[in-house]
Amino acid sequence: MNKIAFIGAGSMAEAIIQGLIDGGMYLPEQIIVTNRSNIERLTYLKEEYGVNISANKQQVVQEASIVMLAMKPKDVCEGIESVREYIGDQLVISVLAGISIQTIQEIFGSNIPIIRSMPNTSASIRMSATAIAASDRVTMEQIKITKHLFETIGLVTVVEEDQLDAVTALSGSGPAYIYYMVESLQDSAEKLGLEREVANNLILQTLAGAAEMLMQTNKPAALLRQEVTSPGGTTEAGIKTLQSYHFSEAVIHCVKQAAVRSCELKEMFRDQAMKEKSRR
Ligand SMILES: NC(=O)C1=CN([C@@H]2O[C@H](COP(=O)(O)OP(=O)(O)OC[C@H]3O[C@@H](n4cnc5c(N)ncnc54)[C@H](O)[C@@H]3O)[C@@H](O)[C@H]2O)C=CC1
Ligand SMILES: O=C(O)[C@@H]1CCC=N1
Repeated sequence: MNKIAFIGAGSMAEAIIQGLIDGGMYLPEQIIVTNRSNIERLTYLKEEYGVNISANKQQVVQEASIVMLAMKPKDVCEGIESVREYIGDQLVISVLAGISIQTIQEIFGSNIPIIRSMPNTSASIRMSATAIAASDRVTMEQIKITKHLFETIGLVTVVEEDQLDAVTALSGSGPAYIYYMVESLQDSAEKLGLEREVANNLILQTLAGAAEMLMQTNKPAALLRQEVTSPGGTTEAGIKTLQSYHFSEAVIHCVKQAAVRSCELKEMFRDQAMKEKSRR
């Protein structure tokens, strides 16, 4: 039976698992999950989604045709080291932010086919925006399989690896920026005396409506904004205030700093991987 293994059982692994099962790409029994040592977390995933769980890395990896690396970047050396010897012809897909294909290959100690991906947590409702980049050993068939996997949980686009820092900053971290904006809207609604539930319904429908307008009308964001903004009206007063607080610059700096951090992680862990390699 075609199986997928998850090395790492956190928020991102859970979101992908949920999306893959709901999308019918895998049955729960085709999914096997392991983590470092948190049995409680594995048990939760088993009870919630019916997936297989195991602390036995050999079993987890050898049963699978795809191995998904889903640990934190800081745990990448230890995580790969624990499965390295069991990897044969499985396709390895990484979701790790800032860890290059070359670094992953250095840790594996061989030029195995790797696909680096950057999904986001909306994978859980099959609405991820995912970008993937492949190493030169990856076959067209493996790219096709990976695209199909990520298409099951949302939209997927193939990019050059050097674009993944920007992608990570934009759409990998992106949901958090939107949630932060929603938190601020909730705070403002409370300050204006709106009931929490009433405000939440209005905020969420406004958010969903604005996203649908962008997607369905194909109008530029600036034009849609203009259509809301009556001269001398309320929106203009609000937007002018955002501008006085340098909203646009804040967002641009935010995404830039996230991309810088992705580059920093890449350099930090490349050095760690080289040390690991020379230690062997
Ligand atoms: N959370 C998000 O929105 C996104 C996260 N990512 C990437 O996904 C990866 C995981 O992120 P989260 O799920 O948020 O982290 P998390 O902290 O929720 O989960 C990490 C998991 O890795 C496991 N782990 C740690 N060391 C391990 C080892 N040696 N062997 C096996 N498993 C090990 C932990 O037990 C835990 O289950 C990160 O590399 C992150 O960059 C990518 C896109 C979005
Ligand atoms: O914050 C992080 O590093 C991860 C990568 C993208 C979203 N979460």
